[in-house]
Amino acid sequence: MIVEVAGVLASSKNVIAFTGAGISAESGVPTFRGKDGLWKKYRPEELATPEAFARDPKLVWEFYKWRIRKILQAKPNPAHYALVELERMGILKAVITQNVDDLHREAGTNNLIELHGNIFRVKCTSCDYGEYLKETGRVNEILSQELPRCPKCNSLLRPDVVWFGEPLPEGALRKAFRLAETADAVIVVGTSGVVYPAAYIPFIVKENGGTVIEVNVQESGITPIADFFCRGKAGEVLPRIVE
Ligand SMILES: CC(C)NC(=O)[C@H](Cc1c[nH]c2ccccc12)NC(=O)[C@H](CCCC/N=C(/NCCC(=O)O)S[C@H]1O[C@H](COP(=O)(O)OP(=O)(O)OC[C@H]2O[C@@H](n3cnc4c(N)ncnc43)[C@H](O)[C@@H]2O)[C@@H](O)[C@H]1O)NC(=O)OCc1ccccc1
Ligand SMILES: [Zn+2]
Repeated sequence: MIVEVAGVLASSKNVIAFTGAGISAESGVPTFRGKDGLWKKYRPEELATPEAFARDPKLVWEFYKWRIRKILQAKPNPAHYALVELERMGILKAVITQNVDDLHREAGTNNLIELHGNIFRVKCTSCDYGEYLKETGRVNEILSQELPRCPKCNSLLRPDVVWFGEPLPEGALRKAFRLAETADAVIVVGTSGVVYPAAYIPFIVKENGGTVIEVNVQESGITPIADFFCRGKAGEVLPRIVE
């Protein structure tokens, strides 16, 4: 299987990757649906909504600060670096991710499309203010505030991520769909493939005659259309595909 997949990639000119929480599991970042996905009995879907934030912004901020602290302890793993290597080799054209953990960027991926935002970015709930906390060096300042406020208009700041019921960033979604329409292969890594419209990506590649390669420790919503299903941990399987 691994040799065949490596062969497909070597003979492909236009490969993309589509990743989910599973690629960061070996970095110690909790997945959503895994047994470690729960936070204080809440399922992420319950807190990652505009309604939850309107109802109890303190609770939702506590949830995101908990994840930010977890992610700050995490380092990219060999799966993230294998995708960087494939991009360096000129085989991988882009990484399309559902993850907000910034680990693809940390690993060195250049062409990264974040469909669901980034947990290290915040934006104002009323004016157009927004910042990337790693750039402004205010991660700890935000972590120390119970309810972070906008430096421009003092309204509430919120994590710049896409909540359930909210539209994805139009530019990112259009770019991702266009890449999927022209890709001759997609490497699907560590996603349950149940959150839309992101989960359409592998199906668009398939509909346009591309090859679907999946890496997951178990079957997912994508497996039925996978031409190659590599069962295993991303941090162990991807480096073997690249070497
Ligand atoms: C739950 C689902 C049914 N609901 C949706 O999809 C909804 C509703 C919906 C829309 N269209 C539909 C069509 C059909 C059905 C439902 C819908 N979608 C939305 O609400 C979207 C927004 C969806 C985005 C929500 N935000 C996230 N994240 C950011 C926030 C945050 O992070 O806090 S989604 C979030 O959950 C998802 C989690 O999935 P995965 O990443 O796959 O993680 P999971 O834990 O599920 O699975 C991990 C996998 O890894 C594997 N694994 C584990 N360890 C390893 C390992 N070591 N190696 C390899 N694999 C591994 C496991 O086996 C497993 O398979 C990710 O997308 C993640 O980003 N918005 C919208 O539709 O807006 C409309 C609209 C349009 C115009 C105008 C107004 C409104
Ligand atoms: Zn503001």
